[in-house]
Amino acid sequence: MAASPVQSKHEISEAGEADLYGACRPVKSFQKLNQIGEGAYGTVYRGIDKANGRMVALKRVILHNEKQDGFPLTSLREIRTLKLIGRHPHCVRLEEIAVGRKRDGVFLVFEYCEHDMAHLIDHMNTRFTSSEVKNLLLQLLRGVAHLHELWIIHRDIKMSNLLYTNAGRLKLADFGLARLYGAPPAPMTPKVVTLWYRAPELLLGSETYDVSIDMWAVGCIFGELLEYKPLLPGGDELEQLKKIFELLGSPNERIWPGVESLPHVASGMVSLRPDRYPYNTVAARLPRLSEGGVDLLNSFLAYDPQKRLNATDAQRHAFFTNERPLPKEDSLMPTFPSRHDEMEAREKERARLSEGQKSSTAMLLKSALFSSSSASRKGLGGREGLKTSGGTIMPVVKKAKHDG
Ligand SMILES: Nc1ncnc2c1ncn2[C@@H]1O[C@H](COP(=O)(O)OP(=O)(O)OP(=O)(O)O)[C@@H](O)[C@H]1O
Repeated sequence: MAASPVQSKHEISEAGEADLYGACRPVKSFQKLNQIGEGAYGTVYRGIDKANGRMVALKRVILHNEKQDGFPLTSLREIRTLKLIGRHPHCVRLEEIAVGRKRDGVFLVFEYCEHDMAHLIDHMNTRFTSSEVKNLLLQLLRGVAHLHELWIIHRDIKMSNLLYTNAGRLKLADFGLARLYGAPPAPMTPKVVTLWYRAPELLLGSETYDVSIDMWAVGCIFGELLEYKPLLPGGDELEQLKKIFELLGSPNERIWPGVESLPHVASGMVSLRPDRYPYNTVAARLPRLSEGGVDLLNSFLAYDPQKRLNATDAQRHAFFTNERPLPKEDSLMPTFPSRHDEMEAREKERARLSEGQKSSTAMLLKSALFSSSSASRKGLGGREGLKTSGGTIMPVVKKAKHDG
């Protein structure tokens, strides 16, 4: 029952609050720590569940235009998709929804993951070994296969939407663009997926696509895990297509029946330029990748969506099953110190210094932090320029020997 309008705010007891919020706990059940992410659809904080001391990630839902639109459709979609996905080791789990006193205080409470892969590969000081790359790719494929079995297309697979835990688990995150699809597929907007990971059928204006757009993005992630820089970093849609053509050769009706009827080709907006890009250059671009690896990458990057490898079959590819080194076991994957601890320490330190408490301990800590952020310039860096939000990341536990 709703609280009486004459009852003052202060008279509402903790028990009464539970009724007010329905099944959702109030957000003050969590101790908010530092901000750990900022996306188009919300700010993400690290927090502790006061009931059990567990670390969580709290994603605040942004209400851009609440009077007109009510609760944002993207967040509703995200919640619905997360509920459908349920519990899976390679998809980040929505634990609950927490609410604040104001109408805009709605938080999605997720299991906490220490890293996102984009930041990790930009700042780690030793590269993942071949067997670790195989493991990461397999973990990603398991998560993607789970989605696709549920008829869910993620539509925004990219490095920063892959989280990595200190148990060595890779998890797919950010289901704000995810959609359920049917057969035959209904028209959907082609303006999905971050440009560098966007499949050619989307770039050519197709509105009928399916889960194979996620598999293209998986191919781009595979390339990025090997090269430590984006495989196809186009600046706009036309440059993106050019980069694809340079890597794979131009598409044509023989290898991709129907390509000439796609909207942007049919309208003359895009020319397929068969004589300009005649060859597939994947093996030349990645000279250290084995034959099996080149075959797998080309299967993810098949032009024709119908010929693109799916996430279940990909896990049985010879690259994983026959070719040495075999994928590293999950339990042996490396772990890294959480940069969020360092961010929190830095925030606390800044607050302490601004209060004028310049004790000798503070000075020591400050110099330690400066030396670690300058170390990042010496690390592998590169992918996102010289971002210095964290220092070079060293593995915490390397349980197995370097295996090449
Ligand atoms: N469960 C989590 N654990 C730890 N960090 C997280 C978690 N969820 C999100 N983050 C961090 O917050 C960032 C933004 O989160 P998310 O992608 O869900 O937000 P978004 O608003 O949908 O972002 P985008 O603009 O990429 O669509 C992630 O890249 C990651 O660094």
